Amino acid sequence: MRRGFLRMPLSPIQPSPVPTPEAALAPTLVPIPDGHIGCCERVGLSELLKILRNAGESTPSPQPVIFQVPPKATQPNEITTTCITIPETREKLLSKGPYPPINSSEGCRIRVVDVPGKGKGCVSTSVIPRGALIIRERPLVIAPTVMAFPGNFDRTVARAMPPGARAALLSLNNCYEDKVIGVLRTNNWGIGALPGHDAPYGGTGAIISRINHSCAPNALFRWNEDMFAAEVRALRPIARGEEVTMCYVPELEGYASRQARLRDAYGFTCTCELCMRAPPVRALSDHRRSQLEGLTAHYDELPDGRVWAWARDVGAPDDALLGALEEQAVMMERELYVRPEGWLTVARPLVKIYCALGNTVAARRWAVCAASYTRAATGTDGGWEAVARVPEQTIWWGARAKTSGR
Ligand SMILES: C[S@@+](CC[C@H](N)C(=O)[O-])C[C@H]1O[C@@H](n2cnc3c(N)ncnc32)[C@H](O)[C@@H]1O
Repeated sequence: MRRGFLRMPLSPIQPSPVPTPEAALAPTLVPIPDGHIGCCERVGLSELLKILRNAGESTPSPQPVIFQVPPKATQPNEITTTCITIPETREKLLSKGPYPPINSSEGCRIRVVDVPGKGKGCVSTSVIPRGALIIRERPLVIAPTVMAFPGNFDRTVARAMPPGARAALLSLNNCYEDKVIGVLRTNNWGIGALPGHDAPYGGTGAIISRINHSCAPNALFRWNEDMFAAEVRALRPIARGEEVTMCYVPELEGYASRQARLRDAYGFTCTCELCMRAPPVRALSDHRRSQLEGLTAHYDELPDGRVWAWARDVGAPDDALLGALEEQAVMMERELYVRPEGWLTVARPLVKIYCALGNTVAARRWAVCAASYTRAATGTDGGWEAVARVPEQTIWWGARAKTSGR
């Protein structure tokens, strides 16, 4: 089995010295992060680019405007993004810059290859730890996924694009009839709303859009608004030469529903590890996934009040809260589940519980887990690495021992 952080070695974070009584007298408390990771938008591909060609189908949208961000390339071969938005957003995006030039080959850890049965795809060029950046790329195009566009839109966009970017865009896979719109529908990743336009947008990139689907993916897409760039980060350790995949559909849905979405929107049948399980195992998997759907909803997490109540309750067994959480972790492992928000609903309370029990090794292991998933989703560790270095300096440390007088 490739996965399994429960058994994985501890990260290279250096162990802290055993706290001395002096340190205990003047502790600097390390906060346990509780902020949510927000940006983890489910991949936009499946709900994508419902570009309404017939204006007036719903509330009329403002006339689209087409422009480049940044307005001019400052470096050779620099990609500028052809943006299709509304006028208000154009003003906001252009006044927010200048954005740094993005060189997608800088730090890039994948290359595009032919993958049997899938067209092109991306394989890793090195070992990639969970949370690490795999590629940062400025999109060729960003466009709203729901907007009324005029009938000649394909030609208008193609003409507005710099020739190199247009050629790169038109070389991408296309499961639809329209030239440009078809490519966008096949290759877009959800980037969320843009300033001034509260509508879902999608971005298409020359390399990122070559990443194939898996229902048990190893990478996650995120939009870096400050850099005006798309990023892909590892959701689990990726071996050199392994195919990098992202999930195009809501991955906790059952097998039949995932396959139907992929067939309808992208015209292929998924043969990932999860989908190739024998039918009875798949049925069990569907059942587990629907349970996980409920358990991993955002913030549906063991409340601090319950953890404190347990910590203070001399009569409660030490492992009273551990069983359900560790069971959930095992279920997520079995299901090859890698959504950061789901793992954080388990990791966060486990760090607190193990801190309360004074178990440095386990508290660190879960804090490292939380750090890497937070990095995968947001680009930073969110404060978890500090917890992993010195769990003894969190407010939860030893809470249980203090209660029972041990
Ligand atoms: C975003 S593109 C991915 C890159 C594409 N393979 C290419 O050659 O450019 C999406 C298309 O890739 C193919 N694809 C993606 N994931 C696949 C998979 N797991 N199995 C088979 N085909 C897949 C499908 O044709 C799909 O419409």
